[in-house]
Amino acid sequence: MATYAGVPVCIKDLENIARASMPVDAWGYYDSGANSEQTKLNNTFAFDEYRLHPRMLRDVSAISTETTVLGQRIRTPLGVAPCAMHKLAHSEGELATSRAAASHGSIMILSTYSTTSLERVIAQGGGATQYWMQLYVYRDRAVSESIVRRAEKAGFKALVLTVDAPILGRRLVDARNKFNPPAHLHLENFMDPSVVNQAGGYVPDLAKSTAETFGATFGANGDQSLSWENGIAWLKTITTLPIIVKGILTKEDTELAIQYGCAGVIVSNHGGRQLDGTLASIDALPQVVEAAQDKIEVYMDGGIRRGSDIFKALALGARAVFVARPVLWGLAYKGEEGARLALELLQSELELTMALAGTANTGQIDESFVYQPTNRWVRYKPAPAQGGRRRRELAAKL
Ligand SMILES: Cc1cc2nc3c(=O)[nH]c(=O)nc-3n(C[C@H](O)[C@H](O)[C@H](O)COP(=O)(O)O)c2cc1C
Ligand SMILES: CC(C)CC(=O)C(=O)O
Repeated sequence: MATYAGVPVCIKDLENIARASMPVDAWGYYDSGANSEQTKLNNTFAFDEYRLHPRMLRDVSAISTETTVLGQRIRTPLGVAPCAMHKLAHSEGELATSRAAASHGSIMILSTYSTTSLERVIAQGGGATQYWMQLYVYRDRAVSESIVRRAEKAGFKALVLTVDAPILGRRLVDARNKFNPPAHLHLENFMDPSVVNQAGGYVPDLAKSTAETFGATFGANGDQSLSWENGIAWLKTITTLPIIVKGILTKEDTELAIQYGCAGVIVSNHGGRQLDGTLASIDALPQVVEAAQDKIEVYMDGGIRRGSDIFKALALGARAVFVARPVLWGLAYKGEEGARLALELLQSELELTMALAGTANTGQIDESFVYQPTNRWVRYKPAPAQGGRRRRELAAKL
């Protein structure tokens, strides 16, 4: 652990500690965006374009961040986004994250490329929170199906299909560092005999991978011909778990997600690690919310570093948000305790923002609380936010 003169009191502090303490190439892998990193940077900066529009003299003596997701009540709209290889940050990896998420009441989305098996990760939660399983669909559908079956059996509540990565984005930092995960780590979800495809080499074996093959293996295993029909429609034939599509940035794809019976979408650009130059997630959110028309749930991730960022996302219609790098930085700082700290810092900042903005519960947060000076659309063209109406209904119940 890095020497750090002081107690980390915000996510930026955790970032600085992680940067100073992690091996350069592992830090690079976590931190990097694709190409010029425009999207990665924009994800965080774009939040600054939205200003808060607070209300005064409202009873904020009891703040509740409760909401519902997929019909289940949850303590907080802040969850953990799927990230590969938590053990690059800490030896306890996903087990530590899982304990932190469960004790915080946060949904955890587990990456298929976790360094701990899905069964071991969910076992840490003690039923305290929801786990969702992130998937890629492989050329050999049997490989994907076996992961779905295991996730169902283990008690995962939803499947999160990542659709923005038919091929791995080009991360220049990783190329410069010749990043290759350490050979002692294992992608444990692929160690179960049920997912081993002897013929196709679908088992990314980190012990055998090299800087040259790591990204290529991902591409070789994935199905670049994946479509709504052969991906989502197929998935629906093999499972009854709700399907959430991760990596949506447009109204057109939101409409397709509705048409194909998805339960929700995650507005995301993969933390700027895939296609560089896209809209920031927060900028894409309003059009997705508008297209969703309350028919499916809308979540978002990308660039959230402060509680006020969460507040803005909720105001623009997100039902819940997910963070990736902040949790990894917390893990690098102090394992489970550090991951929990990352969630707690964001949570307490969200609660503070809610109180100062005059909102006692998430049901009261709607589009009237954000103002975009450079684009008055958000404030003056009444946003179609599902957030607004749904939350007012929820507020009435809380
Ligand atoms: C190190 C790292 C690994 C990631 N691995 C995955 C993954 O395995 N599957 C996936 O769908 N998204 C993955 N993501 C993307 C995140 O789920 C998420 O979309 C994005 O990072 C959120 O932005 P943030 O890091 O600014 O919070 C990864 C992101 C990072 C930083
Ligand atoms: C192993 C990778 C496919 C994980 C990922 O999605 C990422 O690094 O962004």
